[in-house]
Amino acid sequence: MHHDESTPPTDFTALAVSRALDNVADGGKPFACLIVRDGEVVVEAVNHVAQTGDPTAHAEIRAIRAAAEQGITDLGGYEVVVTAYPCPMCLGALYYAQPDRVVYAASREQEGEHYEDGNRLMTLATFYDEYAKPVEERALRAEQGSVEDPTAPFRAWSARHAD
Ligand SMILES: Nc1nc2[nH]cnc2c(=O)[nH]1
Repeated sequence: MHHDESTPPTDFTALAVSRALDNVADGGKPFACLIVRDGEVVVEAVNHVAQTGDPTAHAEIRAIRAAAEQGITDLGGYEVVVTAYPCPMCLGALYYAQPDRVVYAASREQEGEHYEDGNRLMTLATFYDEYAKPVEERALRAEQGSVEDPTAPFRAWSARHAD
């Protein structure tokens, strides 16, 4: 495992696991996320899917949103510490937020030995594979609608932002 000596990831990883355990004790799912800068936790969040019914209320998404509410809209200079390697939704959100590094406690494989989310379209094991498939082969059915000018919004945006 590679990490900077100045910011050993193990301490915060243990904290993320501890927060996830607290969430399970509160009736929640076993996930927590910390956003760390210069050795300090600036944001923390736990999964609230069970508490709210919002299927997107994963720990990482909630942490990124809480950061934005504090004015932190780009995670450059920050580390994200999580209970388990992010799911594809949260990984996508992290690519948008652009932290310096993600540190995770459990791998997807370790998580999958003990936990399954319960979803009609995918399992923990198949979710990443979905993205590598052509659109028409994915479990989530998608069809292109017929509209005369589907690229109009993008051309309008480009015209507005051209210099
Ligand atoms: N890493 C992570 N994986 C999940 N799978 C389901 N919910 C979550 C979450 O909040 N975090």
